[in-house]
Amino acid sequence: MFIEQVNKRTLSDCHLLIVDDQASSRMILEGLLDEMVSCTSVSSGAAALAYCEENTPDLILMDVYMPDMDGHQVAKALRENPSKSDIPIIFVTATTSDEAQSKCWNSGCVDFVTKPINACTLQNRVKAHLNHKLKNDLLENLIYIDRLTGAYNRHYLEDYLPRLMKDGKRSHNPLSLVLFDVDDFKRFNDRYGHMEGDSCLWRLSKAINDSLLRPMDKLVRVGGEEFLVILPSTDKKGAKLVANRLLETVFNLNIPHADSNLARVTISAGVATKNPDDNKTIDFTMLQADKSLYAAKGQGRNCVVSSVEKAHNVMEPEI
Ligand SMILES: Nc1nc2c(ncn2[C@@H]2O[C@H](COP(=O)(O)OP(=O)(O)OP(=O)(O)O)[C@@H](O)[C@H]2O)c(=O)[nH]1
Repeated sequence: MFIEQVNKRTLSDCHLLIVDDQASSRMILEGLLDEMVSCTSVSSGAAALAYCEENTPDLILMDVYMPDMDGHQVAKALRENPSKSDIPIIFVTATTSDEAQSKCWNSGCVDFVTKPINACTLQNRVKAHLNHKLKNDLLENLIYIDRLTGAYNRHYLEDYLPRLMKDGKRSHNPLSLVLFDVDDFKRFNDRYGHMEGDSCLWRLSKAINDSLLRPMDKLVRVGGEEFLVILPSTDKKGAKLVANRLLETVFNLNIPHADSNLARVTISAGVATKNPDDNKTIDFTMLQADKSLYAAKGQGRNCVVSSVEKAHNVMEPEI
């Protein structure tokens, strides 16, 4: 998420997901909260998970007892998903026994409210948790977002990658990396000045961020004019498609660069994929992407090279 978006958010920009199998309860909850926050209601655990695949609500207010999939199961599924595990959940429950309360806390909820609902308590609890979330988002933003480009920074990479690796192993999905670098950027700075260079990096990373289609795909500035795009659940073929799209996006920005071959700013990219069955570390995949990027530069820039592994782990570019 870009810096400005997070810094300006207030309570009314927050999004609450209400999960309850009973239409009357959904109506009551929504009626009590929709003046404070924008609400979406769904009627089952499965619908809640489907909603969270595409969206990331700021808070979930969820009934514990629902047919098919109860609130605890939904909470567990969300906790196992690295990009959804931080969504705070408030349970709504009619059972207040010690055991039921422990179960709620053990499922990782941040709070619970009891039925019958007390309107004032519900509104204040929701408000308190959303305010907490807004502050947390701001703090995360300061820690994880590169100030110049709005992309994620290295701290984010260090925290996010291990979580992704764990998830990839569990879900048996490949993970692809696209490492890219602005072509002839030293010459750009030399001709147009450092301020123009900064502005070029900002425009480029905004355009690339906008061109990433899946919420799990992340753009990270790894240093200087070098960036990494992390593509979970994406095989090599898909990653090559994305990498080519990134090149096209930057090419179409048409930022003048008189001292480059194509007279405009371009990027080169190296692609590498870690398959769930291989025993290679993510550092090895990163090294493959780096070597592929180096090969792309050698091939004249503005191109994508993806790695193939040969015997003895010798990496050679696949054209
Ligand atoms: N304006 C600006 N320039 C930066 C920033 N970070 C790195 N650079 C510059 O990016 C340039 C990178 O130069 P090189 O590593 O030689 O690479 P290049 O000129 O892009 O050449 P190739 O990568 O081989 O195409 C250096 O001049 C850095 O000073 C930044 O935040 N802002």
